[in-house]
Amino acid sequence: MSLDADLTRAQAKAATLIEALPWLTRFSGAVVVVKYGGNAMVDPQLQQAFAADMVFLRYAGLKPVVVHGGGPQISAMFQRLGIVSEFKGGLRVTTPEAMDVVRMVLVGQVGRELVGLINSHGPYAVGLSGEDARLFTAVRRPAYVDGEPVDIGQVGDVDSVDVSAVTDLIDAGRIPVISTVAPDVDGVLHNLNADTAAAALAIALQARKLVVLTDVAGLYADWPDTGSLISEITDAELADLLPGLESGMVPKMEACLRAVRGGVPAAHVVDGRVAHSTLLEIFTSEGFGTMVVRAEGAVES
Ligand SMILES: Nc1ncnc2c1ncn2[C@@H]1O[C@H](COP(=O)(O)OP(=O)(O)O)[C@@H](O)[C@H]1O
Ligand SMILES: CC(=O)N[C@@H](CCC(=O)OP(=O)(O)O)C(=O)O
Repeated sequence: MSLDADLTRAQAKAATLIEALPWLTRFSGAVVVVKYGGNAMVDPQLQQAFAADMVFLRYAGLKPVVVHGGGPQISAMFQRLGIVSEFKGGLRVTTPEAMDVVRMVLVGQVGRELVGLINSHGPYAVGLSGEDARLFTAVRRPAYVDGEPVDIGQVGDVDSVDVSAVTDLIDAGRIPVISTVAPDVDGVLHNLNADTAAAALAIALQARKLVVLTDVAGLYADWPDTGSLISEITDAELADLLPGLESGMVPKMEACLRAVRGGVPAAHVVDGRVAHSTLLEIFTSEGFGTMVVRAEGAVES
């Protein structure tokens, strides 16, 4: 390679680093809640990239808090055990027998693996479930199919959040990794959709951002028309679009709406199939994926 070409490459690298400067300044000390899910959670290279991103955020002076999903892993375990699993309104119907499996997979498998990946960089990640130190208290969540209420069993919404265990870890320089099962006030364990739980936690922590990884480039106005990707949407526009959305996008976009209406300045849906998508969203001027903001406009995106 010529000297000129080497210099051009070096300058491009320096430009990428310096582009991050205003965002490093703006987000220094900010809590960012990241929902880890989709392909980023099953592809080994993407898993490694995600873990490195969380450690990078920590060293860049941000305070990352990870809430992980695990729907595909739960379904795979159900299949191995010969349990039939069904979704209604984007939520898993959760019998008491299914609840045991959900807890085993989320807390005992998916959470542990992510903690291990992050800790290959140093002693940063500590796993918690919604049961620990009363992090989440659940309340049974109603579900609707075609406007009719349906029974989906031990599926919970977040009734209250006690952030103290999470803030203790953040203050100690750790990266909390949270599995979304939680008891109700009577101690009955519930299965929380991870997007829903991430939004509730982002609000309770007064996070500066909620970043939700998924398997598409973002929210499409007219799914699956790939020309209809939305780069920015207000809460009011999203509320209008919600009734027309399908399957897993419903709890995801409801979560983003709830987060921004609950005081989180911006919620982002980013493509978890792209390595380092969280860093691209936070540290580049263009952003990445779909950003949800309040109608009156949030500047700190
Ligand atoms: N309007 C839409 N925009 C983007 N994706 C949509 C839309 N409607 C339905 N989808 C589907 O929803 C999926 C995301 O939901 P889900 O698979 O439950 O998410 P995850 O596993 O990432 O939590 C996308 O991969 C896509 O197939
Ligand atoms: C009630 C409900 O549906 N809970 C989810 C919990 C995991 C989750 O949300 O995982 P993803 O983010 O990977 O979809 C489930 O049982 O699949």
